[in-house]
Amino acid sequence: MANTTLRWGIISTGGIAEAFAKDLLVDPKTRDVHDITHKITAVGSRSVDSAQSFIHRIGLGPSDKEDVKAYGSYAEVYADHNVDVIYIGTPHTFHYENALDAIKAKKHVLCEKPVTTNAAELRALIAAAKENNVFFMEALWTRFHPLALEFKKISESGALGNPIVLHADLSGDFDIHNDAPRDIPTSHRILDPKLGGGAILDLGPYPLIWAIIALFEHPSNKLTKPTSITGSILKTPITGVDANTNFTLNFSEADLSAQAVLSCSINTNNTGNGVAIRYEKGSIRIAEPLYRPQSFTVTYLGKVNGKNAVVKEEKRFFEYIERGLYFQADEVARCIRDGKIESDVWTHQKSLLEMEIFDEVRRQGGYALPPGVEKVV
Ligand SMILES: NC(=O)C1=CN([C@@H]2O[C@H](COP(=O)(O)OP(=O)(O)OC[C@H]3O[C@@H](n4cnc5c(N)ncnc54)[C@H](OP(=O)(O)O)[C@@H]3O)[C@@H](O)[C@H]2O)C=CC1
Ligand SMILES: O=C1OC[C@@H](O)[C@H](O)[C@H]1O
Repeated sequence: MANTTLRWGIISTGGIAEAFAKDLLVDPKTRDVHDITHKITAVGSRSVDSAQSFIHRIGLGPSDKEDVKAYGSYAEVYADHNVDVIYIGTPHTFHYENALDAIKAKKHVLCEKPVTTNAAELRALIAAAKENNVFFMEALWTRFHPLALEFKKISESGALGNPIVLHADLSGDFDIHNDAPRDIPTSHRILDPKLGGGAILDLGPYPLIWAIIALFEHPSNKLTKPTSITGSILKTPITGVDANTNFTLNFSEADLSAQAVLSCSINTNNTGNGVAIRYEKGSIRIAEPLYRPQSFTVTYLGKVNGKNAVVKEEKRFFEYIERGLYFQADEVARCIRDGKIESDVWTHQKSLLEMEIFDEVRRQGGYALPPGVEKVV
C-alpha cells in the first residue's frame, strides 16, 4: 500500500502538546506501521519564542532537514498551506474557538479532551466540520490503544456473558491544599473555573471511556444512551471547581441491564483498583492508570463440583513505545486519507454523549462555569 504523509500543525506548547509531538516523531515503521507517516510542519504559540523553544525541545531544530515553521499566533498555523491537520492542546475552554477557527480555515482537526466545555459547543463544531467537509475528532487516545481494542474483543465475545456492573475511578492529587507554597496556583487550569477547572472535565473522560467501550458499545446495548445519569459533586472552597465527582450511568434501554459507577478527584490519588467490570460469567480488571493501562486480567467463572468457582484466569500485558499517543494520530491519518470526516472508532456521537453526560453531572452537582466561558449554550 502507498504511504500517506500527514502534515501536522501543533497549536500550543504546553505539557500534552509536547508529549503528543514527541510521539508523532516516533518512526511508524518501528511500530510496524507502513501505510502512513506523520510530519510536523508548523507550531503555533501565543509567543514565537515559545514555538521555537518547543520545536527545539521535541528534537526538530534549524539544523534539521525538516522545515518546521514557528509562529507567534495560532491563526498563522491555520493559514499555512503546508499543514493538513491541526492538533489542539490548549486548556479546555479554548477548544471550541480554536477548533472552529481551524475548521473554518478548512483544516482537519484533532482536539484534546474534553473536546469542548459542553454539548452545545460540540454540536456547533460538528456542524461546522460537516459544512466545511473536514475531519474532526476528540483526542481520546486511550480508545485507540491495542489494550482497549483487545479488551473490547473479549468483552463482546460472549464468553463472559453480558456486563452487569462497571467501577472506574481516575484521580490525581494535584496538591490543591498545599498552602506553603501551594503546589498549583489558583490560575492553574485544574483550579481555575475560567479554564474549566476541576475533576469532571479533566479526568472524567477516562473512567467514562471504559463505560462507553464496555457498556455503550456493547452489542446488547445497541448504542442506546444511558437511561439515567446521576451525578454528585463536592466542590473545593478554594475556587469552587469540582474536587470530587461521582456519576452513575444506567444502561437498560435495549438488551442490557448494566450500571457504570464512575468517579474522579483532583485532591487524592487513585484507588489502586483501576477498572473492574463484572459480567454474568466472570470479570475483567484493567490496571491503572486508566488513561494508559498496560495490563488486564480476565477471570472466568463456572461450576466446580456444583459450586460457583473461578475456572480460568488470564492476564494480558501490552507494551508501547513512548506514551502511545500516536495510535490516535494513525487513526486521524487513515481517516483523512480515506476521505472520512469522522472516525468510526471514536465517533462524533460518542464525544457528544460524553459532553451530554458531563453537562448533566455538572447541572445536578451545581457546578456552573463562570458566565461567558461556554461560548455556545
Ligand atoms: N491526552 C492526554 O493525555 C492529556 C490531555 N490533556 C488536555 O490537554 C489540554 C491542555 O493540557 P496541558 O497540556 O496539561 O496544559 P498546559 O497548561 O501545560 O498547556 C496549555 C497550553 O495552552 C496554551 N494556552 C492558550 N491560552 C492559554 C491560557 N489562557 N492559559 C494557559 N494556557 C494557554 C499555552 O500554549 P502557548 O503559550 O504556546 O500558546 C499553554 O502552554 C487540556 O484540555 C487537557 O485536558 C492534558 C494532559 C494530558
Ligand atoms: O488527560 C489527562 O491525563 C492524565 C492526567 O494526569 C491529566 O491531568 C489529564 O489532563
